[in-house]
Amino acid sequence: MPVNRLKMIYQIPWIYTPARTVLAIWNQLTKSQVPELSKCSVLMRDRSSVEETIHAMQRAGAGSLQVISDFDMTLTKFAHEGKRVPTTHNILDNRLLISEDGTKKMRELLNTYYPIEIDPSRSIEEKLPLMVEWWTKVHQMLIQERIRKDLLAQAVKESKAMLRDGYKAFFDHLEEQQIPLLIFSAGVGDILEEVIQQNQVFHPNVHIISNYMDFDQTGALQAFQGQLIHTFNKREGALSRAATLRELQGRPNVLLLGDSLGDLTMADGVPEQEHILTIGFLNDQVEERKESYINSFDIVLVKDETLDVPNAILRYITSLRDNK
Ligand SMILES: Nc1ccn([C@@H]2O[C@H](COP(=O)(O)O)[C@@H](O)[C@H]2O)c(=O)n1
Repeated sequence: MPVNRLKMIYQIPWIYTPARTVLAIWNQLTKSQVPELSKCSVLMRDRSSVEETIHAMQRAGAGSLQVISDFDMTLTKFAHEGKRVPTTHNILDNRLLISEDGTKKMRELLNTYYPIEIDPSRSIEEKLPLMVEWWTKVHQMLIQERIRKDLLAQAVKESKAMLRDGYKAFFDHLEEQQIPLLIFSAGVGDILEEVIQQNQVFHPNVHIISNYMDFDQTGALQAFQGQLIHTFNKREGALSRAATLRELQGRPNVLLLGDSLGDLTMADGVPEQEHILTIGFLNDQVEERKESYINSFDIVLVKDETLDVPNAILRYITSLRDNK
């Protein structure tokens, strides 16, 4: 080949640029298109793998995607103005629904078991029976209190329940793009539904797996329905319940949101998974848990009370037209 032609070819950057540099240029692309990933609250073990997954999900389009999310402290805030936001269980701690004794018992149980739930020095195997103990004791107490179905909506109205900033864009965008959202919660399903209903985002694409109450003919709580769901047994529910949801079939790409390592199993029922991107909200005991979160989730959001990052990723994934 004449030297001049050879020179010309070498002047075309894609021909001589090493693969690593090409990848870096490619990744820069995502950086400018998803600038939220550069927020200082965002931690990633492997930025380029995250960006490759986001690109692959974008190429596959909205029609291949489903979103699976935990609820308490993931779609809801952990804290607001320095105060803890109540979980769905804690919303029931209202004199409308339970006695002073019930309140006392519920708070004692929370103070005993919540530190165990988030203790990084204990294994999940060690925590499992203790979580069953916590949920069982609270549910028994709630049944004894004969909670009334007709007062649940009022209790939610009176509570300080709060979805994360950006929740409306999150729910509305998923509905517009016809992407199913599976909310997989170890909280109380009836309360969860009421929270999203009162915030006007309970759209038809939302599916919920949670602990639902069972009321007698007089409208008083008599039991909880089905298999108990707690923080660390979501895999069982994913395999037996999520896997059978018709609306989730044929969507091999998953955006998963959670705040606990137990949430990582929520997508285990998705058949023929292709790409999965996991986002973990690290709300509490940040320094103690940072390492395990970075090693387990693809993206970790530290003390971020917004849905800005998931929203930006979703916008990017769904930005290619005619790709549903
Ligand atoms: N009595 C209880 C039991 C559990 N919690 C918290 O609720 C969370 C479970 O709900 P997800 O939507 O996150 O699955 C869990 O993390 C417990 O901390 C509670 O507050 N009271």
